[in-house]
Amino acid sequence: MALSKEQKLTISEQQHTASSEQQVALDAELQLWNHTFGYVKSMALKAALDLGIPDAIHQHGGSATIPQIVTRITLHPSKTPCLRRLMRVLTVTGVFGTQEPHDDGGGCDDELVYTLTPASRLLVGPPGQNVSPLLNVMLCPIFVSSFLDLRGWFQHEMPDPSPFKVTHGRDIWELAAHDAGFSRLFDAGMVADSGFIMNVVVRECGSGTVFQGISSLVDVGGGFGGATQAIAKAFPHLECSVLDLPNVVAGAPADTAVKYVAGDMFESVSSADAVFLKDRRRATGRTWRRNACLISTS
Ligand SMILES: C[S@@+](CC[C@H](N)C(=O)[O-])C[C@H]1O[C@@H](n2cnc3c(N)ncnc32)[C@H](O)[C@@H]1O
Repeated sequence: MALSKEQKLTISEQQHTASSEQQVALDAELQLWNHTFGYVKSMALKAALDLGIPDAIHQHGGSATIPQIVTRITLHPSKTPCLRRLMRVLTVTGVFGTQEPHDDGGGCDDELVYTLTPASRLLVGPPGQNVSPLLNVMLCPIFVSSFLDLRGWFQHEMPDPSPFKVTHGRDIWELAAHDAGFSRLFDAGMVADSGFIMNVVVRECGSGTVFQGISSLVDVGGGFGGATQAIAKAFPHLECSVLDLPNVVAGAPADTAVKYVAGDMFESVSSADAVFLKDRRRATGRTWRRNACLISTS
């Protein structure tokens, strides 16, 4: 039976409506998949750090193929194809870059060349420019597992313990006091983060008035003093001290210009012209923002 022109138009409109509805549903499903599998990005980065892939590329001059990478990391040969897939996740997300295969004189090599990007250069730099110790803390099972039962946390009445304490029965500081391995990992992460960010702060504030007019400063909850050491180095006239819990101070470096004081900030804070507080973090929109403040005590 032949269709009239009007009938044909109606069918084509219906198909169009149906296909755009299907497209909306497919896009919506894709969005949910992106959220659901978002953790794969974090775990791929963790795998790269654990396997030492950024270092392998760095040691190879900043760019390397898969066969060149596998000579520098510990990997079962049967897993080489899986490494290509891992590298694909990490290049799509910008951790590594790629260069087209090149001819090295013996004919065209079809191996993709992986390169360091501004992000992965921060994983191979010297102390002060290397943030991997912080990522190692944030990606460790102890931290990640705190996010696995947020429903349980939401069901506690306020004020309630943090998700970390609900999961582990202790807050971060209590756990660090009882678990030397976690304590080392955590303190190293804080030192790396402070070293990195304080270099920026000191460069930004170095010529300004922020540290002028004060002769002593106490960094409250200052950990191993990564931030304070950067300040002491840039402003040698400042007498700098760090106040932290006894178990942290016990492991602090002895050979620095910074004085370490063991104590509880909620009981007393040693006197100084200024109190420095760093590392209260909060999420604002898409970015994590660091807060540091300097409070004049005069
Ligand atoms: C997130 S870390 C920040 C470390 C350092 N400010 C930095 O930016 O690298 C918080 C620090 O506060 C310390 N802390 C926690 N409770 C404390 C308390 N009651 N008195 C003194 N220090 C405390 C912890 O031991 C830890 O070193």
